[in-house]
Amino acid sequence: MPADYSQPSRTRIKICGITRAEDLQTAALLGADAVGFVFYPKSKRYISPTDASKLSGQTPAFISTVALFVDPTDNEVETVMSLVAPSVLQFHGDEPPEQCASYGLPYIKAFRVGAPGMETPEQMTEACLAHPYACGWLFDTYTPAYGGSGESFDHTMLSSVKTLGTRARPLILSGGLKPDTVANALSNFKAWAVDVSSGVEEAPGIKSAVKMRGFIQSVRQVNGD
Ligand SMILES: O=C(O)c1ccccc1NCC(=O)[C@H](O)[C@H](O)COP(=O)(O)O
Repeated sequence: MPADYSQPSRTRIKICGITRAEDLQTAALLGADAVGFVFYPKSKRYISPTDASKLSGQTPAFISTVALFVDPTDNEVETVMSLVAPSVLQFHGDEPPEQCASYGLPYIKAFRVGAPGMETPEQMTEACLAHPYACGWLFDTYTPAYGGSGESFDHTMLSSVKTLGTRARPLILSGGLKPDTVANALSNFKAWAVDVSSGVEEAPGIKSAVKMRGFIQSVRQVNGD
């Protein structure tokens, strides 16, 4: 029976673009629910499957590991799956639903708000409903970089998606979130989870413990826990 995930009692937090063991450990100790590894070779946060396998092997229980791709080949995804054993796949390109669902792992579909075909709230809804089997719909900003831009988008573009009720998959807010902006964003848009990269960094791929703490505390204050 479909559930309505629009009012979670606790917002999940994913810290994306992890490249160093110390950042993974700090994120876990501070209370992150998930960490992301970027397997898009053009990303400033790219990590090789071999290096990511060392980090995923050190990830404590009950922290999800998420493998990010942009229009990957099957071989690229399968290599990551065999070496890294991620909990979840996340697709940021134009991957069709059949491809995303073909690997036998839960997947998150990232939508680049404002991209061609996603320029109105109604078009956003249509794009999302093409992925009814995703375990989450993630909303990011449309930029040439495909993700990790640190730029936010107009959240009113999700007004139609928010009305889907039980037809919606868990909604993940992303794109330019920062320790000092995430609380306001969540008060206007109740999300299942938030996903952040640039907003908790010293430099691309190098996370800041201070910013991660500030970000996680801000989210938890919105939840009241
Ligand atoms: O981080 C990247 O470089 C990246 C490249 C290509 C696809 C996705 C990528 N990152 C995804 C994320 O880090 C987040 O899901 C999201 O884009 C938020 O990033 P930010 O605006 O920097 O918080």
